[in-house]
Amino acid sequence: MWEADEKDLFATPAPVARTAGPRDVTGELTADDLDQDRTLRPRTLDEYIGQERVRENLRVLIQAARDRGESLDHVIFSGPPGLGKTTLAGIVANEMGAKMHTTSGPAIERAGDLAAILTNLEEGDVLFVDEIHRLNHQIEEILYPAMEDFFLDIVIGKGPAARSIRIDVPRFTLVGATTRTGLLTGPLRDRFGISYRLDYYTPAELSVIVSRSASILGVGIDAQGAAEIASRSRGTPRLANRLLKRVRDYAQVKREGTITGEVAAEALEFFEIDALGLDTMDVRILTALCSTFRGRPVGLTTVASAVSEDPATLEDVYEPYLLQCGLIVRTPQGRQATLAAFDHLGIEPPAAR
Ligand SMILES: Nc1ncnc2c1ncn2[C@@H]1O[C@H](COP(=O)(O)OP(=O)(O)OP(=O)(O)O)[C@@H](O)[C@H]1O
Ligand SMILES: [Mg+2]
Repeated sequence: MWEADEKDLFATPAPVARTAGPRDVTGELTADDLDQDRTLRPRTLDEYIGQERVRENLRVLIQAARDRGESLDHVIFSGPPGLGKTTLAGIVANEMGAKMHTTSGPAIERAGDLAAILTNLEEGDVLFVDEIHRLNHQIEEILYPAMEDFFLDIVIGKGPAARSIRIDVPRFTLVGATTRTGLLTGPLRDRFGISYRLDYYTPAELSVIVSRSASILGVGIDAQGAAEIASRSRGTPRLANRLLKRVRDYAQVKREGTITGEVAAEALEFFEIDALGLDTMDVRILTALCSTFRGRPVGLTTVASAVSEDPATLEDVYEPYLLQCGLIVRTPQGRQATLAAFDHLGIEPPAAR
């Protein structure tokens, strides 16, 4: 094993390849993303591309519930940002022929907020709770009986005068989404009858998504053009759609308008999109592992503090893609950059490796 001396360890990291905006996976959604959601988001299981197992499973469960005239069991979707959790929630409601109400963990601050939401539901409605891992624990406890037995126990008043009243709520389907499965409490997780983890999409699936989006946007694209964009989309449909829009702009101004493989490659080069579609944070993580830690295995919290990110986010949001690309490995001693990572960053690996 190669040994770093102190000065290497704390040396200034090698300059990081400049990264452009469209790559960022987390961060605030842009107006463009919201527009993307409105126009490009699939509405039915048939339109939804990839995640075969989830799709086929849901198809059966939805049909069974519909045939019995019942509401669907509570569902939770987990996985990194931009893979289609919100999209699937909408599809579940649509395929059930149900009305969807949308809220999010941090938006429900008080017991009364939750009571108001639940008592306004109608039989069979879908309640979508985004970022459900951010629900506070007090609210979570009120939610349990509502999910299980469809009633709420609400305490009214304070001190000796306090009394608890029980309110029935209509049978509804809770659809939860979270990027952070690790943060979901056991009791909450157990109350979802149906649970799916979404995976990164293959380049072939992303190519289909890009072609579909292009046809909705009325943009000409050939198979090579779609494949080029797909390969730099970090396995993520949201990024694929963002890149498609940037490439469309480039093609419109600098070329004839149709996106061929050559035009796409040129455009992605122009916008300095990393060949693997890596995000700014992905590159920082790799740079820390390759440069600061010189390829040695490092614990999760150490990597996290080196890049000023929360360890759980690192583990849930960034690490899965880097692992999938073979840029890092998890060893019993910690996270370690592979030779492919050094190669990708253009950093000379330590001689002893
Ligand atoms: N399977 C798919 N087929 C086609 N387009 C998809 C698919 N999944 C997602 N998309 C597109 O990607 C965009 C992002 O998806 P979505 O908003 O559902 O992700 P998310 O998992 O909810 O992300 P976040 O964790 O940030 O909330 C959508 O606007 C949609 O157009
Ligand atoms: Mg979402």
